[in-house]
Amino acid sequence: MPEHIQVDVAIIGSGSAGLAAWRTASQAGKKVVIIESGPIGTTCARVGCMPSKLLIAAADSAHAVRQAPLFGIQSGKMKIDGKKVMKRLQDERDRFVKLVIDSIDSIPATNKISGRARFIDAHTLMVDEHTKVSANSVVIATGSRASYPFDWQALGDRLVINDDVFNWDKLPQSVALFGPGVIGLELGQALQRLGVKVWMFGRGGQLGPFSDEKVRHYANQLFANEFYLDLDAKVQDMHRVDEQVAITFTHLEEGNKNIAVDYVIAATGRRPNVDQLGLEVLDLALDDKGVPITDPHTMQTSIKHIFLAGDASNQLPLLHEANDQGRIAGHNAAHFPKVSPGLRHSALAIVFTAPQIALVGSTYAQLQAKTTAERHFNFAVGEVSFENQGRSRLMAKNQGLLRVYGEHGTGRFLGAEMLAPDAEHIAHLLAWAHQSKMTVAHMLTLPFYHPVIEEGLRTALRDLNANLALGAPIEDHCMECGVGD
Ligand SMILES: Cc1cc2nc3c(=O)[nH]c(=O)nc-3n(C[C@H](O)[C@H](O)[C@H](O)COP(=O)(O)OP(=O)(O)OC[C@H]3O[C@@H](n4cnc5c(N)ncnc54)[C@H](O)[C@@H]3O)c2cc1C
Ligand SMILES: NC(=O)c1ccc[n+]([C@@H]2O[C@H](COP(=O)([O-])OP(=O)(O)OC[C@H]3O[C@@H](n4cnc5c(N)ncnc54)[C@H](O)[C@@H]3O)[C@@H](O)[C@H]2O)c1
Repeated sequence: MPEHIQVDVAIIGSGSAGLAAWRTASQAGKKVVIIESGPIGTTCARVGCMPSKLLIAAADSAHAVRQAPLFGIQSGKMKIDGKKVMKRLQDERDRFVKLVIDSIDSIPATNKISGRARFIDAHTLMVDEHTKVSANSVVIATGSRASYPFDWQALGDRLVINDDVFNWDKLPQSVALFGPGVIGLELGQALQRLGVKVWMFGRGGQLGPFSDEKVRHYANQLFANEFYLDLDAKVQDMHRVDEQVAITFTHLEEGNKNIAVDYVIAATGRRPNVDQLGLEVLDLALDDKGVPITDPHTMQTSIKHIFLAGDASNQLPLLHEANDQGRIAGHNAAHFPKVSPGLRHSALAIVFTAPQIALVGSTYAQLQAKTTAERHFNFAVGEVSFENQGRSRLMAKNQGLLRVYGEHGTGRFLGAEMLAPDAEHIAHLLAWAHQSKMTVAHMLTLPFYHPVIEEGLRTALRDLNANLALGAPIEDHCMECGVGD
């Protein structure tokens, strides 16, 4: 007979969203239990944000050495010690994971259950076969997992996903990476810069998170200068030969080509972990991908006492979103049936390629759709190229294109897409302006130092302001603009 426990709130998953829900619901003084089936330590720390940025940090170092002669600095022949690269990555990653594990350890044992949870009815969960949990409300925070075509499994251990890459004990010589999305670009560029030969294959023309064709086109040309990149690859055959994978594909310039690589990396997207939760026993409204339809402000599903948070919600699979959603879901689960909307931030996504990629507020595609749907809505675009931007040029980081969007009539700043040097900082300024509902004219009254990369942002905003017909157009190399813009 399974043990039977009764709680106010049951949380499924102790990742970033689940832990945020745990903190909020416990602080409300409720009896909360958190259930975890996998290794603890969160996707972000174990196999996501942190190890990927550690790999990129190593790649940045290699790139800086390669670029040094441009500044008149010669060092000896560069050697990349793959074992040491991976050792530092794993040591630092383990440190981050330990911090998370320490915080999970501080949760009393009576509030934690180890095992896989599934619904047996709307108020009852079965954990493996050992514990039955009855709960007034439930938070589903089960994260997401890599998803790729089933038949690729025939490649055996030569097929890897991000989780496996971070456990390599040395770097391979070559990889074929499928999926030039966010994960693919970060991993692929870093590996190439660390001396791994990278072939990157995409589908349907997608690249990173871009919806603005002009920025996507620019980015495609730039990345394709660094590694082989085909956004709509024609792969005829892929099979294992000993410890390698043989691939036949149509090369963009050379026609049919055969290559052999050490690994195939699948970075072809992620799917929410909601398919093995027994949701079929519930009368829950699902979208066309089988994900419970969830109010983004309350995180409430169509069954009022069941909440969803983090990657499992398939809304914006990002760490800060998992935290926000977990906090809101935990609060509402604890106070159910009193449910209130929580604070959602302006959309902000950053990809740590070089140059970095960032999206803020509404995307170009969302604004185009709104223009079609709403008769009185229209928007203008401003842009800047970083190729001649002062600070970017003096640091030899002068590559990139930033496009900013503003609403006709009101002059409000609506969003941006960019491939830009230090986009992580530009994107934060823009996200703060977006959440503060600033107009472009107001943003232009704020200070800009000299010489900084943000002067490029000012140029784009001036261009946008002029295109909104709310200000004077910028002049080429105007005196007032200075050499920074
Ligand atoms: C390579 C990579 C790089 C990334 N880089 C960034 C970045 O730079 N910045 C950023 O913002 N985001 C990044 N992300 C995204 C970010 O990591 C995720 O959005 C975030 O970790 C999601 O947190 P979560 O709590 O929803 O899921 P998780 O942390 O995955 O937690 C879900 C937990 O639920 C458990 N679980 C699942 N099913 C059950 C069940 N039935 N019963 C019990 N437990 C269950 C799982 O074992 C897991 O521990 C990256 C992701 C990847 C893969
Ligand atoms: N820096 C960050 O914030 C960061 C980093 C990594 C991941 N993430 C999060 O993780 C999420 C998932 O990232 P992702 O890269 O897995 O997904 P993604 O949707 O960004 O990219 C998947 C890519 O794979 C391509 N693809 C699909 N099937 C294919 C096939 N058979 N062959 C070739 N290409 C194929 C798609 O066209 C797309 O370009 C992101 O949306 C993001 O929220 C964030």
